[in-house]
Amino acid sequence: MFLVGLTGGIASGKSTVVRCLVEDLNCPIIDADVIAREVVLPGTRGWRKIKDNFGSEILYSNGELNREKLGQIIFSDEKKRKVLNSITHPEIYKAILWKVVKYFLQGHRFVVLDLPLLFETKKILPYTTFTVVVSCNEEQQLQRLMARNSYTKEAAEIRIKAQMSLAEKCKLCTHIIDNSGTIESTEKQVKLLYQEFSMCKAFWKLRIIVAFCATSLLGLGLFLCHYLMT
Ligand SMILES: CC(C)(COP(=O)(O)OP(=O)(O)OC[C@H]1O[C@@H](n2cnc3c(N)ncnc32)[C@H](O)[C@@H]1O)[C@@H](O)C(=O)NCCC(=O)NCCS
Ligand SMILES: Nc1ncnc2c1ncn2[C@@H]1O[C@H](COP(=O)(O)OP(=O)(O)OP(=O)(O)O)[C@@H](O)[C@H]1O
Repeated sequence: MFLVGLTGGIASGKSTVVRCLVEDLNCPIIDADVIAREVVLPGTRGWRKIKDNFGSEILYSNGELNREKLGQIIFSDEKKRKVLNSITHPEIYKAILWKVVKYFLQGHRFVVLDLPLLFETKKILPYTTFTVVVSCNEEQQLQRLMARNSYTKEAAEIRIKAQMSLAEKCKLCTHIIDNSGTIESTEKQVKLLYQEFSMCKAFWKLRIIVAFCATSLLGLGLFLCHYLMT
C-alpha cells in the first residue's frame, strides 16, 4: 500500500482538492483536520489534557472546546502552540495509523492523507511515497483565509506565519497542485495526478506478480536440482 501526503498552507485549497478526490474520483482519504477535532471531543484524553493545561475558560458551558478562543491563544504564542501540539499530535498520529490499517484491510492499496503539518512535524513524512503541495500565491492565501473565516488581516497573518511558507513546502514536495487559478483548473490537475498515482498502483501490482513468479521459479529450480542430484 502506498501513502500520498497532501499538504499546503492554511486556506491554500487542500479541502477543495480533497472534495474533488472524494466526490469525483472516490479516492480513499484520511483528513487530519477531521481527526484533530475527534481527538478533543468532550471526555476524551485530549480534551482532559487541554482543560488541565489551558484552564476551563477554554471550554463552552456545555464542555465543548472553544476553538476560536484556543486558536487566538496558540497562534499568537509559539510556546502554547507547542503545548497544544504535544497534546494533540500523538493522538492524531495514532488515529491516522488505525485508519491506514483499516483502509489496507479493506483492500485499498493507495490512500491520500490530508495533513497540513506534514513538513513541519515530519513524523509521517518517511511513510509517504509522494508528497503533494496545494499552492497559491501569498496574497490569494491571505484574502481567501480572511474571506472564509471572517478574520482581520492581522489574525489571518499570524495563522499563516505559524506554518512553513508555501514556497518552502513547494521545494520539498514531489508534486505541486497550483490552486491560484479557477477551481475547474485545479480539478483538472487533481484528475491528472490521480491518473498518475493509479498507474503507479498498477506498476506496483505488476512488480509483486513478477516477484512472486520469480520466487516460485527459483523454488522450482532448487527443487529440481535437489531432485536430480539425489
Ligand atoms: C487551534 C485549533 C483549536 C483551532 O481550531 P479551528 O477550528 O479554528 O481551525 P481548524 O482546526 O479547522 O484548523 C485550520 C487550519 O489551521 C492550521 N493549524 C491548525 N493547528 C495548527 C498548528 N498547531 N500549527 C500550525 N497550523 C495549524 C491548519 O492549516 C488547519 O488546516 C485547532 O486547529 C487545533 O486543535 N489545532 C491543533 C491540532 C493540529 O495541529 N491540527 C492540524 C492538523 S494535524
Ligand atoms: N481556486 C480557487 N478559487 C477561489 N477560491 C478558492 C479556490 N480554492 C479554494 N478557494 C476558497 O478558499 C478558501 C480556502 O480553501 P480550502 O478550505 O480548500 O483551504 P484549506 O487548505 O483546506 O484550508 P485549511 O488549512 O484551513 O483547512 C475556501 O473558502 C475556498 O472556497
